[in-house]
Amino acid sequence: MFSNISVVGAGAMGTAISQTICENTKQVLLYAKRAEVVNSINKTHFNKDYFPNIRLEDNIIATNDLNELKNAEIIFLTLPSSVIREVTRKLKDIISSDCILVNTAKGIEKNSKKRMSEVIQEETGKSAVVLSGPNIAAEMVERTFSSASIACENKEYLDKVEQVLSTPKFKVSASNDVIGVEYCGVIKNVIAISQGICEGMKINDNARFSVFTKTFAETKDLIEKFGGKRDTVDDYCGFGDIITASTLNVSRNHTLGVLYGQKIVIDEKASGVLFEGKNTIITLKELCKNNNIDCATVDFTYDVIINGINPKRAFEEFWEKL
Ligand SMILES: NC(=O)C1=CN([C@@H]2O[C@H](COP(=O)(O)OP(=O)(O)OC[C@H]3O[C@@H](n4cnc5c(N)ncnc54)[C@H](OP(=O)(O)O)[C@@H]3O)[C@@H](O)[C@H]2O)C=CC1
Ligand SMILES: O=C(CO)COP(=O)(O)O
Repeated sequence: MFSNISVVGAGAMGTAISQTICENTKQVLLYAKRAEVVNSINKTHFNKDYFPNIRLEDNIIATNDLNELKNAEIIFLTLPSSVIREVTRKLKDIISSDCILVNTAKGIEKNSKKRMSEVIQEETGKSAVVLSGPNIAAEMVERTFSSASIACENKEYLDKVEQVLSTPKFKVSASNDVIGVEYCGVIKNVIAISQGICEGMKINDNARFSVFTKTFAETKDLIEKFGGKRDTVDDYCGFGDIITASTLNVSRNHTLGVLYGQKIVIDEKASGVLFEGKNTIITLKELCKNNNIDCATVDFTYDVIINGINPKRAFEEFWEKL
């Protein structure tokens, strides 16, 4: 049993992870940026902005003072990838040398093209544990069955994070393939968008799942070329998460793809919804180009979302490459 585990970012994933780990620790200290979220959780046990109908467990307490995390044994970072650098820079001077950082963000830094564990290493000098899997937050927050892959170069960190996450309902697969687990989460968002486009444009199901087959094979190639292991794609972070986000409308990235497939334009920024995959498309396209990698799924998604090419025309080109 742990005593003091923290979670930074009180959105969908932060609330869901808190509900998962609270079984294995005396207290979860959940950091929220906004005071009203802290008040809502501490006074009512509801995070009303994200899950107004779910009463959180009693040992989840919120704070908006990062300094209160100074005694944390483990900190889960449940933030958009765009703010991981800024937040870990602040945390560096607060946390103890033994504190373990766990990243759950499924993104890549836009300009540097660095993975989140690389960003965290640069800012704190620590080897982060990375977590990725079929983790629809709206399900996890209800403490239903779920799973995740975790990876870290530091075996002691990996074991501790496995202990805090493992419950009768939450399965953990531990690995040493940090690059593979991280890239699975990153690529999966782009795949979810690509499958959403197919669904939105109402391509027939045989066609959609034929290209999905190609996409799955390409994911293995990409992971290997980026330095990860092909087999990691068979794990929860790969197959599990790719299927989940590609076929369910609850995935925000999938929904974004459906809208583009239907040629419906939304103001993504104004919506306030986090679409991690949108920036990733541009980054992955550049990474493929820089490494002489051909990836039909990335090209298709880039053509529709970034170049604004008609989805039917883009699909025909995708089909040609099968
Ligand atoms: N939702 C899901 O099912 C899953 C999400 N993930 C990944 O987790 C990451 C977070 O996603 P998710 O929780 O869904 O996103 P949300 O938009 O639901 O939550 C993000 C949270 O981060 C907070 N935040 C933003 N900027 C800062 C900052 N500078 N300092 C402190 N807090 C900040 C937001 O605060 P505020 O409320 O004030 O805006 C919000 O509470 C993403 O990378 C996503 O891919 C992974 C698995 C599942
Ligand atoms: O990563 C997720 C589930 O595992 C959530 O996906 P979205 O960010 O597309 O909603």
